Amino acid sequence: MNDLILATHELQEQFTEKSVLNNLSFELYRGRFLSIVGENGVGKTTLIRIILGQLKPTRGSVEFFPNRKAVKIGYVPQFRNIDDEYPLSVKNFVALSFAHSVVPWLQPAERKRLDAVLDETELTKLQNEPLGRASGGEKQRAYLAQALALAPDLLILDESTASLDPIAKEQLLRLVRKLNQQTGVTVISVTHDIPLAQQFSDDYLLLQPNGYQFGPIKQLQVSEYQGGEQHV
Ligand SMILES: Nc1ncnc2c1ncn2[C@@H]1O[C@H](COP(=O)(O)OP(=O)(O)OP(=O)(O)O)[C@@H](O)[C@H]1O
Repeated sequence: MNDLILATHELQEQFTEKSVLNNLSFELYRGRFLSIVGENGVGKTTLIRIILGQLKPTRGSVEFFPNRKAVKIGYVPQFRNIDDEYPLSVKNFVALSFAHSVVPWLQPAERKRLDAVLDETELTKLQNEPLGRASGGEKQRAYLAQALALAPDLLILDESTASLDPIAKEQLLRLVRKLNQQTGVTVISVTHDIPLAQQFSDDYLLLQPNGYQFGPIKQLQVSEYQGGEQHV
């Protein structure tokens, strides 16, 4: 697969106190798994907000191929614990992505897609359990299933493994990589976890205070990464 899904052209975001992104230009091909890394405050979330259309860049642009409307985006947020008493089952939580939202009212095609996505995210056995009682890794898989329910072309993980235990982190990224390879969904993953990025990505984008680097993940020099605090 050799076609582009998006390209950024000389992006710059000027906040009152500081400017980030440093005329950022990179191209992302369909089916690739891109990890965005860099120390705290370097502009990773700002870039994601620009890609999502929530923030207008001060300079430059993001181009989608063939156009923005044709690229469906799924978003997996950073893990936040869900209360033990949260009333929805895993299945009903995932089904919130559909217009009809509660399982008995799903259209047959939605019901079929729900079953498929529960299977893809290894939640079939847990589907009738209350989400509040699930483990951190299972809850995060439910967010992943929600993001996948509408069959996105581009899946964005925004520090989605932060706060999970090391085994759940690896399981989640392994699963995302498997889906990326099986279905061809393009992935952008913002992470502070360099070893996991190296294990599962094709490309990297390292944002730095005064520049950036973009390339195949095997070219990422760990010494150039200043590190960043894990969000806990
Ligand atoms: N709306 C805003 N107004 C002013 N400054 C902002 C705004 N949004 C972000 N910033 C600043 O811009 C810089 C980049 O923020 P951003 O959240 O993109 O960094 P990040 O790389 O995602 O950091 P982290 O790894 O800590 O999540 C930070 O210094 C932040 O304080």
